[in-house]
Amino acid sequence: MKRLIPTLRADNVPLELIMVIRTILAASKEISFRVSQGALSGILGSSLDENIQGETQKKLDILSNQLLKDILLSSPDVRAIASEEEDDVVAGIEDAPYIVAFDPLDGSSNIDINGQIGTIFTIYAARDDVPADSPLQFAQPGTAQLAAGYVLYGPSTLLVLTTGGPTRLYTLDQTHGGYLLTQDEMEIEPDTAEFAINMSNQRFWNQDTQAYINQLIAGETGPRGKRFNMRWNGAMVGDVHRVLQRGGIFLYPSDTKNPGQPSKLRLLYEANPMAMLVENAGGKAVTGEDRILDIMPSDLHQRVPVIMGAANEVDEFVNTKA
Ligand SMILES: O=P(O)(O)OC[C@H]1O[C@](O)(COP(=O)(O)O)[C@@H](O)[C@@H]1O
Ligand SMILES: [Mg+2]
Ligand SMILES: [Mg+2]
Repeated sequence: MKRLIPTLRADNVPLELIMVIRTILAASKEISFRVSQGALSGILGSSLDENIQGETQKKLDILSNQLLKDILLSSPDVRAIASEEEDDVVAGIEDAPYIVAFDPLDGSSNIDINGQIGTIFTIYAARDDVPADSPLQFAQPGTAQLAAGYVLYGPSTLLVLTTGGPTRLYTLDQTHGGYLLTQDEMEIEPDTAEFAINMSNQRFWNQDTQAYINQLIAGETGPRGKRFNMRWNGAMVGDVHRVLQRGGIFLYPSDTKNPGQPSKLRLLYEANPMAMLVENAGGKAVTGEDRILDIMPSDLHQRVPVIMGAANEVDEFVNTKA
């Protein structure tokens, strides 16, 4: 089985970029080990802290963030980082070529139930026209991502990665500690009969979203004329991974549940990397109005509606009106 680094070399990925990816993955292996040890490694439960978004941080949110932050800031190739768990951009090495954004631990509510969790990351070229610690470093649309990926800490630890070409799947071989290529190209079929959405938000969706989901639930008795299945993991990494493996559509649309926060998922370190992975596997990723990758970020922790997966199903969502 092919190893990660030779695969990236064969894909003509620049050496410094490979080094940054390796650095992120070194932290992921440590997180994977701690996750597999569960209560034995003291990672379960909440901390007493809140992040800038007002969310109580879990112990594993803080630990994962610290591991990634420390290792990335000691890399000679990283000029700045942005994280879900950091209020502001943190400067690294002046003149280094790359900037990295990450969600150190996605699916925090799954930590204590031994459910799927993951790390999401994205790498851009650093901007020379703004200081290293400026939030404007990350004012780049998702189309400018040089690499995007996630590590899923499930029954196996998996890496799903694109460097602009195909979305590839690697499995962490715990016996020697390396990621091995286990699926050369992930591909999302354009049609599907499976959707993922948090149904408890139904009454807070707009009329068009309600109309679309009602059609899916009506199955063969409704206008779609076929039966749909539903899954909800509670961790975007797990839900999008399922879509990449066996198809489907994943939705976290806007809602009025919390008037100050019309969307849940963050553009920079959740929506954009996942959108790149999904598009490079033949799927689509939109907010409902715009292609996610075309959005120019206005804030580090900006939130956007997310609808991604099977191309024809994403089109159905966009075209369904109440
Ligand atoms: O609790 P809900 O509304 O089902 O939301 C689940 C969503 O929230 C998230 O857990 C947010 O990510 P974090 O755990 O990184 O805050 C997504 O992974 C997931 O899709
Ligand atoms: Mg997240
Ligand atoms: Mg998180």
